[in-house]
Amino acid sequence: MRVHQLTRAFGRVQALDGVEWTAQPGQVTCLLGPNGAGKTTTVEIAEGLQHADSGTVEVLGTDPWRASAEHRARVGVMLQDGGLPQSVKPLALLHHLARFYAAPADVEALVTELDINDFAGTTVRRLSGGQRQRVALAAALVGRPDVLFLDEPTAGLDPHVRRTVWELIARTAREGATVVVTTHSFEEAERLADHLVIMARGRTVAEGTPAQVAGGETLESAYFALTDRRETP
Ligand SMILES: Nc1ncnc2c1ncn2[C@@H]1O[C@H](COP(=O)(O)OP(=O)(O)OP(=O)(O)O)[C@@H](O)[C@H]1O
Repeated sequence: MRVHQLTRAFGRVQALDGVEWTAQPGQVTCLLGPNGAGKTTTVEIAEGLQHADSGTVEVLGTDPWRASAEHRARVGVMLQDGGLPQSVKPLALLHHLARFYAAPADVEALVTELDINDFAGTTVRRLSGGQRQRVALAAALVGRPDVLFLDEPTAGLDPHVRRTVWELIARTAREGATVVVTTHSFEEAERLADHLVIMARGRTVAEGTPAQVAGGETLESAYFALTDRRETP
């Protein structure tokens, strides 16, 4: 996927001001940046959920805003708030979603790997935040997507589950998917990213391998140097 010179304004707020980055198949691309940097707006444009004022976005060779159902079936999305229906049970939901795809993932294997079994029959409304997140991740993976967008996939997860989720994300990329992970965690970016993009104030301020972006510093100090609000006019 590639975004090129994207702009998007909401009234007087210039959310995107010429954003430019790429994400390759077989790699995890991590997107870091302060609150309000424009990460969610960029990703929602790439998902086809909103459109840019100007610039181009290409996902699997297609403009996602005009994409067909076939294109959308190749894209997996995990939203920050889960976006799950509240009154269904996880196992039934995942089996239901699997029926929309010609070659879905093995639901039982996903449920076991993400340790969903203990609450597979509890309605979503009654699940803890972390349990809901695991179901949302399974729902994003069930169609075996070629492109996978994950918004803070491990925020609030306990360390065991977080490790499992990292392994699952890395494996999904190794199997050939283009994986884009939005995060505020340096640890997550360092563990996961093959490719790293830092956004600030609606622009891309760094892009490359984690080592290139860090430039001999820690990722944390490079991030603060690149995004420091005190340098903003
Ligand atoms: N629908 C909207 N209406 C008005 N302003 C919006 C809308 N969506 C986003 N914005 C504004 O655009 C800017 C970028 O927001 P965005 O959600 O893309 O940031 P973000 O980098 O994802 O932040 P966070 O880390 O907090 O999730 C912010 O100033 C936000 O207030």
